[in-house]
Amino acid sequence: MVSLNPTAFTLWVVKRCRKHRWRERKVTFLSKDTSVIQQWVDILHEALSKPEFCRPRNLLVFVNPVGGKGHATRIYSKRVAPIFELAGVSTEVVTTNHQNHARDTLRDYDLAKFDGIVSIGGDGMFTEIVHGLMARTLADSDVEQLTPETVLPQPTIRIGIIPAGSTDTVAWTTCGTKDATTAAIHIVIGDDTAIDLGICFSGNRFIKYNVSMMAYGYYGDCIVDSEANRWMGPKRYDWEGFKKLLANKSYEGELTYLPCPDKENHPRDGTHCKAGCSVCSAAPVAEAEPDNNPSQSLQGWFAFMYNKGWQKVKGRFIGINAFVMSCRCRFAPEGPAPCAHLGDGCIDLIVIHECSRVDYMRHLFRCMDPKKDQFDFPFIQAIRCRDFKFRPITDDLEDAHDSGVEGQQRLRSRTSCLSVWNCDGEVVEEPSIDYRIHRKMIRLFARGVEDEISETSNGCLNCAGRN
Ligand SMILES: Nc1ncnc2c1ncn2[C@@H]1O[C@H](COP(=O)(O)OP(=O)(O)OP(=O)(O)O)[C@@H](O)[C@H]1O
Repeated sequence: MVSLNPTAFTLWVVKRCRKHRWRERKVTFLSKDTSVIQQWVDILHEALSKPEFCRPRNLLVFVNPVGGKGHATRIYSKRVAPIFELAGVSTEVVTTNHQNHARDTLRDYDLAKFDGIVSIGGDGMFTEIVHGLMARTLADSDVEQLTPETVLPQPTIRIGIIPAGSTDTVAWTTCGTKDATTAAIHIVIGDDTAIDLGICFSGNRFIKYNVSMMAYGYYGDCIVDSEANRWMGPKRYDWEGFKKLLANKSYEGELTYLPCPDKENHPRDGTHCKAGCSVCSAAPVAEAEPDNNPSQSLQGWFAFMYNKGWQKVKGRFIGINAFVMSCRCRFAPEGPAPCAHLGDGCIDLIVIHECSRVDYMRHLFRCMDPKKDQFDFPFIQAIRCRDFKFRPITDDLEDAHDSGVEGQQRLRSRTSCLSVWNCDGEVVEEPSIDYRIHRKMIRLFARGVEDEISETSNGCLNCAGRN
């Protein structure tokens, strides 16, 4: 709100538009009676400063100048900074100059003065910030080593994502659009939603956090070679995807998973995670009662319950794809896992068994069409689960476990039995992993995808309710 003179003031409002976009609009109020103007200005000031809006006042902004097409700096100065200024948000801007700059900065930066962190870049940049923030939160909570048994402390600070990368799947899936102005508006109005966080271990050793997709086989092979073609920009994924489709490689392995206890919700149930999603806001579903009590101690009971329901799939796979969220992208407008939820504490595990390249291509084409069921093939298993483990089956299995990252690279180059994991667009060399999901760990300045407003709607602000 800006007071222009004693007889006028201007109010900036936000308005929902089509395709999940939001825009700011200017409304100027005039009155000959100066006391009326003053009264309005006072009342509005008071309303805007109410704590229940949870609006950020100070933000730490990381700009990745090399992400995507290299437009992040311009996107920030032209489309985001003006909105922050209008909303009275002050910022401290760090332009990253090397990989892991943001992650390392967060480890010991004074975060107490900030209400949020903003990532201007792609999914890689956002994941880097998640890694930095989690490392900081663990250090602040005196957790020295992260193991599968660690009770994870939740970071309180929210993260805002301004999409300026190649894929931007997290921004797309949490706001419904890759529009930078919309993302900036969600930040300044203080939207708040929490998403699940996956953690990937090799035995007891922590490897990486995971926020969107963890994939072995096809998507793993794509990411290994696409990094070498970064000069192609986002098109590098199309090129590698095409090459790997022609190669049609499959990998032998054993997948063990802990199914989601809620049998009502599954990857083909047709429900899409929307703003105010009832699945994500429901309390976690309790495990079934044990048939017999194996131990008198509580710890023994939990261990029994945890180990009880594991199920196994063994075979040759084109891909094993674990989706923490639906992962909307330009290839799949509803995402390759359209029914996955942001905050239900489960992942959608899509297991693609060995099949012909034509069949696999049919599956990929169906992902592009939201009206078709991309999982309706005999070679696809779609499972909603919590945790999973994967072990490759190779003659050099011992090496695959023990030889470290470099050894595994060497092993992979001499055998065609191993792929890598694609963890949010980063390569994880260890083929044997143990994966755990933690519910609603990361808070974002977002509200989830809203229902599309109709062509005739005037985008009424009252109807565009908050969560
Ligand atoms: N100045 C820099 N020079 C080199 N790399 C950087 C720099 N700043 C950040 N990075 C790294 O660049 C990587 C990719 O960035 P980002 O995710 O923004 O773009 P992208 O990979 O094109 O998009 P997406 O992840 O959505 O596909 C990140 O992992 C980040 O660590």
